[in-house]
Amino acid sequence: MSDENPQFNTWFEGQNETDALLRDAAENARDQQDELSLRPKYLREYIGQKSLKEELAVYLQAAKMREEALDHVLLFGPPGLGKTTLAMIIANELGVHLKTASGPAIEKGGDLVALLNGLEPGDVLFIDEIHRLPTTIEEMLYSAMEDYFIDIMVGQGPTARAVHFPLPPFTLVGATTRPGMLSKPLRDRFGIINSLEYYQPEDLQQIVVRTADIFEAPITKEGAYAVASRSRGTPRIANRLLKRVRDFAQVAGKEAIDTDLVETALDKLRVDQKGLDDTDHKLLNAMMDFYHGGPVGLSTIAANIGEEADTLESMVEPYLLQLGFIRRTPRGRVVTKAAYQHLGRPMPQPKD
Ligand SMILES: Nc1ncnc2c1ncn2[C@@H]1O[C@H](COP(=O)(O)OP(=O)(O)OP(=O)(O)O)[C@@H](O)[C@H]1O
Ligand SMILES: [Mg+2]
Repeated sequence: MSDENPQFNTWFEGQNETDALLRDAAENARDQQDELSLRPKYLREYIGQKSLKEELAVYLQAAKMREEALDHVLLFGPPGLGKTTLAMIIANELGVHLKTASGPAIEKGGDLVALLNGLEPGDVLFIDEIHRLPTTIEEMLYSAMEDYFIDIMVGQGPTARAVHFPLPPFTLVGATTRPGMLSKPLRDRFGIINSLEYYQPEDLQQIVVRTADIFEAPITKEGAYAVASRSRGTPRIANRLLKRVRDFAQVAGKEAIDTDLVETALDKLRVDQKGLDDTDHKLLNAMMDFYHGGPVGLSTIAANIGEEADTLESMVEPYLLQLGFIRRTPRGRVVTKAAYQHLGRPMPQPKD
Protein backbone atom coordinates (compact mmCIF):
# COMPACT_ATOMS: atom_id res chain seq x y z
CA MET A 1 0.00 0.00 0.00
CA SER A 2 2.62 2.54 1.05
CA ASP A 3 4.57 2.69 -2.18
CA GLU A 4 1.52 3.82 -4.12
CA ASN A 5 0.59 6.37 -1.50
CA PRO A 6 2.29 9.69 -2.40
CA GLN A 7 1.24 11.34 0.85
CA PHE A 8 2.90 8.53 2.76
CA ASN A 9 6.11 8.74 0.76
CA THR A 10 6.35 12.51 1.14
CA TRP A 11 5.89 12.07 4.84
CA PHE A 12 8.54 9.40 5.02
CA GLU A 13 11.08 11.47 3.11
CA GLY A 14 10.25 14.47 5.24
CA GLN A 15 11.09 12.34 8.23
CA ASN A 16 14.53 11.68 6.83
CA GLU A 17 15.19 15.34 6.22
CA THR A 18 14.22 16.54 9.67
CA ASP A 19 17.12 17.55 11.82
CA ALA A 20 18.15 14.21 13.30
CA LEU A 21 19.40 15.66 16.56
CA LEU A 22 16.22 17.54 17.33
CA ARG A 23 14.17 14.52 16.46
CA ASP A 24 16.25 12.30 18.73
CA ALA A 25 15.91 14.69 21.65
CA ALA A 26 12.17 14.99 21.23
CA GLU A 27 11.85 11.27 20.79
CA ASN A 28 13.87 10.53 23.92
CA ALA A 29 11.69 12.80 25.99
CA ARG A 30 8.56 11.17 24.59
CA ASP A 31 10.02 7.68 25.07
CA GLN A 32 10.71 8.41 28.72
CA GLN A 33 7.18 9.66 29.20
CA ASP A 34 5.81 6.57 27.46
CA GLU A 35 8.00 4.22 29.50
CA LEU A 36 6.37 5.56 32.64
CA SER A 37 2.88 4.80 31.40
CA LEU A 38 3.85 1.43 29.92
CA ARG A 39 5.67 -0.10 32.85
CA PRO A 40 3.61 -2.81 34.53
CA LYS A 41 3.21 -1.96 38.23
CA TYR A 42 2.50 -5.36 39.73
CA LEU A 43 3.87 -8.85 39.15
CA ARG A 44 0.61 -10.11 37.67
CA GLU A 45 0.87 -7.51 34.88
CA TYR A 46 4.47 -8.44 34.11
CA ILE A 47 4.43 -10.66 31.02
CA GLY A 48 6.83 -13.57 30.42
CA GLN A 49 9.95 -14.52 32.49
CA LYS A 50 7.75 -17.21 34.02
CA SER A 51 10.21 -18.96 36.32
CA LEU A 52 11.72 -15.74 37.61
CA LYS A 53 8.24 -14.41 38.34
CA GLU A 54 7.16 -17.55 40.17
CA GLU A 55 10.30 -17.55 42.28
CA LEU A 56 10.02 -13.89 43.12
CA ALA A 57 6.35 -14.24 44.06
CA VAL A 58 7.32 -16.79 46.75
CA TYR A 59 10.11 -14.62 48.19
CA LEU A 60 7.87 -11.55 48.21
CA GLN A 61 5.10 -13.35 49.99
CA ALA A 62 7.45 -14.89 52.54
CA ALA A 63 9.06 -11.53 53.31
CA LYS A 64 5.63 -9.97 53.75
CA MET A 65 4.45 -12.78 56.03
CA ARG A 66 7.54 -12.48 58.20
CA GLU A 67 7.36 -8.70 58.08
CA GLU A 68 11.03 -8.64 57.21
CA ALA A 69 13.00 -6.89 54.50
CA LEU A 70 13.29 -8.97 51.33
CA ASP A 71 16.77 -10.39 50.76
CA HIS A 72 18.98 -8.35 48.40
CA VAL A 73 18.18 -8.99 44.74
CA LEU A 74 20.56 -8.92 41.76
CA LEU A 75 18.98 -8.79 38.30
CA PHE A 76 21.07 -9.15 35.20
CA GLY A 77 20.41 -9.37 31.49
CA PRO A 78 20.61 -7.38 28.26
CA PRO A 79 19.15 -3.85 28.07
CA GLY A 80 15.41 -3.36 27.80
CA LEU A 81 14.30 -6.73 29.19
CA GLY A 82 12.62 -5.30 32.28
CA LYS A 83 15.12 -4.99 35.13
CA THR A 84 14.11 -1.47 36.19
CA THR A 85 10.47 -2.44 35.81
CA LEU A 86 10.97 -5.42 38.14
CA ALA A 87 12.71 -3.28 40.76
CA MET A 88 9.67 -0.99 40.79
CA ILE A 89 7.34 -3.97 40.96
CA ILE A 90 9.24 -5.38 43.95
CA ALA A 91 8.74 -2.14 45.88
CA ASN A 92 5.06 -1.94 44.87
CA GLU A 93 4.37 -5.54 45.82
CA LEU A 94 6.04 -5.03 49.21
CA GLY A 95 4.18 -1.75 49.68
CA VAL A 96 7.39 0.12 50.51
CA HIS A 97 9.24 3.17 49.17
CA LEU A 98 11.67 2.90 46.31
CA LYS A 99 14.83 4.98 46.03
CA THR A 100 16.73 4.79 42.79
CA ALA A 101 20.29 5.59 41.85
CA SER A 102 22.76 4.72 39.17
CA GLY A 103 26.17 3.17 39.95
CA PRO A 104 28.40 5.76 38.29
CA ALA A 105 26.42 8.64 39.88
CA ILE A 106 27.35 7.58 43.41
CA GLU A 107 30.81 9.10 43.52
CA LYS A 108 31.52 9.80 47.18
CA GLY A 109 30.73 8.23 50.52
CA GLY A 110 28.48 11.22 51.20
CA ASP A 111 26.36 10.36 48.14
CA LEU A 112 25.77 6.90 49.52
CA VAL A 113 24.94 8.23 52.98
CA ALA A 114 22.45 10.65 51.42
CA LEU A 115 20.81 7.75 49.59
CA LEU A 116 20.65 5.44 52.56
CA ASN A 117 19.64 8.19 54.94
CA GLY A 118 15.90 8.36 55.10
CA LEU A 119 15.30 4.72 54.20
CA GLU A 120 12.52 3.25 56.28
CA PRO A 121 12.50 -0.37 57.42
CA GLY A 122 11.84 -2.68 54.47
CA ASP A 123 12.38 0.01 51.80
CA VAL A 124 13.97 -0.82 48.47
CA LEU A 125 17.13 0.87 47.20
CA PHE A 126 17.57 0.28 43.48
CA ILE A 127 21.05 0.72 42.03
CA ASP A 128 21.11 0.52 38.25
CA GLU A 129 24.37 -0.26 36.42
CA ILE A 130 25.72 -1.56 39.71
CA HIS A 131 28.86 -2.87 37.96
CA ARG A 132 29.93 0.75 37.54
CA LEU A 133 30.01 1.63 41.26
CA PRO A 134 33.37 3.08 42.34
CA THR A 135 35.34 0.52 44.39
CA THR A 136 35.32 2.63 47.57
CA ILE A 137 31.51 2.86 47.47
CA GLU A 138 31.21 -0.82 46.74
CA GLU A 139 33.25 -1.58 49.86
CA MET A 140 31.01 0.64 51.96
CA LEU A 141 28.02 -1.27 50.67
CA TYR A 142 29.33 -4.56 52.05
CA SER A 143 28.53 -3.70 55.69
CA ALA A 144 25.35 -1.90 54.67
CA MET A 145 24.08 -5.04 52.96
CA GLU A 146 25.28 -7.53 55.51
CA ASP A 147 24.86 -5.81 58.87
CA TYR A 148 22.90 -2.65 58.08
CA PHE A 149 25.49 -0.02 58.95
CA ILE A 150 28.11 2.06 57.27
CA ASP A 151 31.24 3.63 58.69
CA ILE A 152 32.54 6.68 56.94
CA MET A 153 35.51 8.91 57.60
CA VAL A 154 34.66 12.53 58.31
CA GLY A 155 37.27 15.32 58.28
CA GLN A 156 40.88 15.15 57.22
CA GLY A 157 44.33 14.60 58.69
CA PRO A 158 44.66 14.31 62.49
CA THR A 159 41.05 15.36 63.09
CA ALA A 160 39.63 12.66 60.81
CA ARG A 161 37.30 10.26 62.57
CA ALA A 162 35.05 7.40 61.67
CA VAL A 163 31.33 7.98 61.99
CA HIS A 164 29.06 5.02 62.42
CA PHE A 165 25.67 5.13 60.68
CA PRO A 166 23.19 2.43 61.66
CA LEU A 167 20.62 1.64 58.96
CA PRO A 168 17.19 0.06 59.03
CA PRO A 169 16.85 -3.35 57.37
CA PHE A 170 16.40 -2.61 53.67
CA THR A 171 16.52 -4.40 50.32
CA LEU A 172 19.13 -3.56 47.75
CA VAL A 173 18.04 -4.35 44.21
CA GLY A 174 20.99 -4.17 41.84
CA ALA A 175 20.70 -4.31 38.06
CA THR A 176 23.44 -4.89 35.53
CA THR A 177 23.89 -5.74 31.90
CA ARG A 178 27.44 -6.92 32.67
CA PRO A 179 27.34 -9.45 35.53
CA GLY A 180 30.90 -10.54 34.73
CA MET A 181 32.14 -7.11 35.80
CA LEU A 182 30.74 -7.46 39.33
CA SER A 183 33.27 -8.34 42.03
CA LYS A 184 32.77 -11.64 43.81
CA PRO A 185 32.36 -10.12 47.31
CA LEU A 186 29.56 -7.90 46.03
CA ARG A 187 27.84 -10.70 44.13
CA ASP A 188 28.05 -12.97 47.16
CA ARG A 189 26.07 -10.50 49.26
CA PHE A 190 22.95 -10.89 47.11
CA GLY A 191 20.62 -13.61 48.37
CA ILE A 192 18.50 -13.66 45.21
CA ILE A 193 20.33 -13.65 41.89
CA ASN A 194 18.34 -13.90 38.69
CA SER A 195 18.94 -13.42 35.02
CA LEU A 196 16.35 -12.11 32.59
CA GLU A 197 16.11 -14.00 29.34
CA TYR A 198 15.15 -12.78 25.88
CA TYR A 199 11.36 -13.05 25.49
CA GLN A 200 9.60 -15.60 23.33
CA PRO A 201 7.64 -14.04 20.43
CA GLU A 202 4.36 -15.15 22.06
CA ASP A 203 5.19 -13.19 25.22
CA LEU A 204 6.28 -10.16 23.23
CA GLN A 205 3.07 -10.42 21.25
CA GLN A 206 1.14 -10.05 24.51
CA ILE A 207 3.28 -7.07 25.46
CA VAL A 208 2.58 -5.45 22.07
CA VAL A 209 -1.16 -6.03 22.47
CA ARG A 210 -1.04 -4.51 25.96
CA THR A 211 0.90 -1.46 24.76
CA ALA A 212 -1.39 -0.98 21.76
CA ASP A 213 -4.31 -1.07 24.16
CA ILE A 214 -2.76 1.64 26.33
CA PHE A 215 -2.13 3.73 23.20
CA GLU A 216 -5.66 3.01 21.98
CA ALA A 217 -4.19 1.80 18.69
CA PRO A 218 -6.16 -1.16 17.31
CA ILE A 219 -3.91 -4.02 16.18
CA THR A 220 -4.65 -7.51 14.89
CA LYS A 221 -3.22 -10.54 16.73
CA GLU A 222 -1.10 -11.37 13.68
CA GLY A 223 0.06 -7.77 13.41
CA ALA A 224 1.19 -7.89 17.04
CA TYR A 225 3.05 -11.13 16.34
CA ALA A 226 4.77 -9.55 13.35
CA VAL A 227 6.04 -6.69 15.53
CA ALA A 228 7.05 -9.19 18.22
CA SER A 229 9.05 -11.36 15.89
CA ARG A 230 11.20 -8.43 14.76
CA SER A 231 11.82 -7.09 18.28
CA ARG A 232 15.00 -8.98 19.22
CA GLY A 233 13.23 -10.67 22.14
CA THR A 234 13.17 -7.27 23.88
CA PRO A 235 10.07 -5.47 25.26
CA ARG A 236 11.62 -2.01 24.96
CA ILE A 237 12.24 -2.60 21.25
CA ALA A 238 8.77 -4.09 20.76
CA ASN A 239 7.22 -0.96 22.26
CA ARG A 240 9.42 1.30 20.17
CA LEU A 241 8.66 -0.50 16.91
CA LEU A 242 4.97 -0.47 17.71
CA LYS A 243 5.09 3.30 18.11
CA ARG A 244 6.71 3.74 14.72
CA VAL A 245 4.26 1.34 13.08
CA ARG A 246 1.40 3.26 14.66
CA ASP A 247 2.69 6.44 12.95
CA PHE A 248 2.69 4.63 9.61
CA ALA A 249 -0.86 3.37 10.23
CA GLN A 250 -2.07 6.85 11.06
CA VAL A 251 -0.58 8.43 7.94
CA ALA A 252 -1.79 5.59 5.74
CA GLY A 253 -5.27 6.02 7.21
CA LYS A 254 -5.49 2.41 8.43
CA GLU A 255 -8.08 1.55 11.07
CA ALA A 256 -6.14 -1.33 12.55
CA ILE A 257 -2.50 -2.28 12.41
CA ASP A 258 -2.20 -5.54 10.48
CA THR A 259 0.66 -7.75 9.31
CA ASP A 260 0.93 -6.03 5.94
CA LEU A 261 1.34 -2.63 7.47
CA VAL A 262 3.85 -3.90 10.04
CA GLU A 263 5.96 -5.50 7.35
CA THR A 264 5.91 -2.45 5.07
CA ALA A 265 6.73 -0.11 7.94
CA LEU A 266 9.52 -2.21 9.39
CA ASP A 267 11.04 -2.77 5.95
CA LYS A 268 11.09 1.01 5.52
CA LEU A 269 12.77 1.33 8.92
CA ARG A 270 15.27 -1.30 7.76
CA VAL A 271 14.50 -3.75 10.54
CA ASP A 272 14.77 -7.17 8.92
CA GLN A 273 12.79 -10.39 9.47
CA LYS A 274 14.95 -11.38 12.43
CA GLY A 275 14.92 -7.88 13.90
CA LEU A 276 18.43 -7.02 12.74
CA ASP A 277 19.07 -3.37 11.95
CA ASP A 278 21.79 -1.44 10.12
CA THR A 279 24.34 -1.84 12.91
CA ASP A 280 23.93 -5.63 12.98
CA HIS A 281 24.24 -5.77 9.20
CA LYS A 282 27.30 -3.53 9.24
CA LEU A 283 28.94 -5.71 11.86
CA LEU A 284 28.23 -9.01 10.13
CA ASN A 285 29.16 -7.70 6.69
CA ALA A 286 32.42 -6.19 7.98
CA MET A 287 33.37 -9.53 9.55
CA MET A 288 32.59 -11.29 6.27
CA ASP A 289 34.16 -8.71 3.95
CA PHE A 290 37.36 -7.93 5.80
CA TYR A 291 38.09 -10.88 8.08
CA HIS A 292 36.93 -13.88 6.11
CA GLY A 293 34.21 -14.41 8.73
CA GLY A 294 36.67 -14.27 11.66
CA PRO A 295 38.04 -14.98 14.15
CA VAL A 296 38.44 -11.28 14.82
CA GLY A 297 38.58 -9.29 18.07
CA LEU A 298 35.57 -7.21 19.04
CA SER A 299 37.57 -3.98 19.35
CA THR A 300 38.93 -4.46 15.83
CA ILE A 301 35.41 -4.82 14.43
CA ALA A 302 34.26 -1.86 16.51
CA ALA A 303 36.99 0.39 15.10
CA ASN A 304 36.17 -0.85 11.63
CA ILE A 305 32.50 0.08 11.74
CA GLY A 306 32.88 3.19 13.90
CA GLU A 307 31.10 1.91 17.01
CA GLU A 308 32.21 1.66 20.63
CA ALA A 309 33.39 -1.84 21.57
CA ASP A 310 31.40 -1.49 24.79
CA THR A 311 28.17 -0.76 22.90
CA LEU A 312 28.74 -3.72 20.61
CA GLU A 313 29.40 -6.01 23.54
CA SER A 314 26.41 -5.04 25.66
CA MET A 315 23.80 -3.98 23.09
CA VAL A 316 24.51 -5.63 19.75
CA GLU A 317 26.41 -8.84 20.24
CA PRO A 318 24.19 -10.60 22.84
CA TYR A 319 21.30 -10.96 20.42
CA LEU A 320 23.54 -12.11 17.55
CA LEU A 321 25.01 -14.73 19.89
CA GLN A 322 21.52 -15.78 20.93
CA LEU A 323 20.49 -16.16 17.27
CA GLY A 324 23.62 -18.24 16.69
CA PHE A 325 24.84 -15.76 14.06
CA ILE A 326 28.19 -15.28 15.75
CA ARG A 327 30.23 -17.39 18.12
CA ARG A 328 32.83 -16.43 20.69
CA THR A 329 36.12 -18.28 20.44
CA PRO A 330 39.36 -17.76 22.37
CA ARG A 331 40.78 -16.08 19.25
CA GLY A 332 37.86 -13.74 18.68
CA ARG A 333 34.40 -13.65 17.14
CA VAL A 334 33.40 -15.89 14.26
CA VAL A 335 30.40 -15.52 11.92
CA THR A 336 28.37 -18.72 11.54
CA LYS A 337 26.82 -20.41 8.54
CA ALA A 338 23.39 -19.29 9.75
CA ALA A 339 24.47 -15.65 9.43
CA TYR A 340 25.72 -16.18 5.86
CA GLN A 341 22.41 -17.84 5.04
CA HIS A 342 20.38 -15.07 6.62
CA LEU A 343 22.23 -12.40 4.63
CA GLY A 344 22.01 -14.55 1.50
CA ARG A 345 25.77 -14.60 1.11
CA PRO A 346 27.90 -17.63 0.13
CA MET A 347 30.18 -19.14 2.78
CA PRO A 348 33.84 -18.42 2.01
CA GLN A 349 36.05 -21.34 0.98
CA PRO A 350 38.30 -22.47 3.83
CA LYS A 351 41.74 -20.83 3.70
CA ASP A 352 44.62 -23.18 3.01
N1 LIG B 1 7.55 -8.26 31.30
C1 LIG B 1 7.15 -7.11 30.78
N2 LIG B 1 5.85 -6.92 30.47
C2 LIG B 1 5.48 -5.75 29.92
N3 LIG B 1 6.30 -4.74 29.61
C3 LIG B 1 7.59 -4.87 29.90
C4 LIG B 1 8.09 -6.06 30.50
N4 LIG B 1 9.40 -5.94 30.67
C5 LIG B 1 9.73 -4.73 30.20
N5 LIG B 1 8.64 -4.08 29.73
C6 LIG B 1 8.64 -2.75 29.10
O1 LIG B 1 9.89 -2.57 28.45
C7 LIG B 1 10.46 -1.31 28.76
C8 LIG B 1 11.89 -1.52 29.18
O2 LIG B 1 11.98 -2.16 30.44
P1 LIG B 1 13.05 -1.74 31.55
O3 LIG B 1 13.33 -0.28 31.49
O4 LIG B 1 12.59 -2.28 32.83
O5 LIG B 1 14.33 -2.53 31.03
P2 LIG B 1 15.77 -2.64 31.71
O6 LIG B 1 16.10 -4.09 31.75
O7 LIG B 1 15.81 -1.89 32.98
O8 LIG B 1 16.71 -1.94 30.63
P3 LIG B 1 18.16 -1.24 30.84
O9 LIG B 1 19.17 -2.33 31.00
O10 LIG B 1 18.38 -0.49 29.56
O11 LIG B 1 18.05 -0.34 32.03
C9 LIG B 1 9.60 -0.68 29.83
O12 LIG B 1 9.00 0.47 29.31
C10 LIG B 1 8.51 -1.67 30.15
O13 LIG B 1 7.27 -1.07 30.01
MG1 LIG C 1 16.83 -0.13 33.46
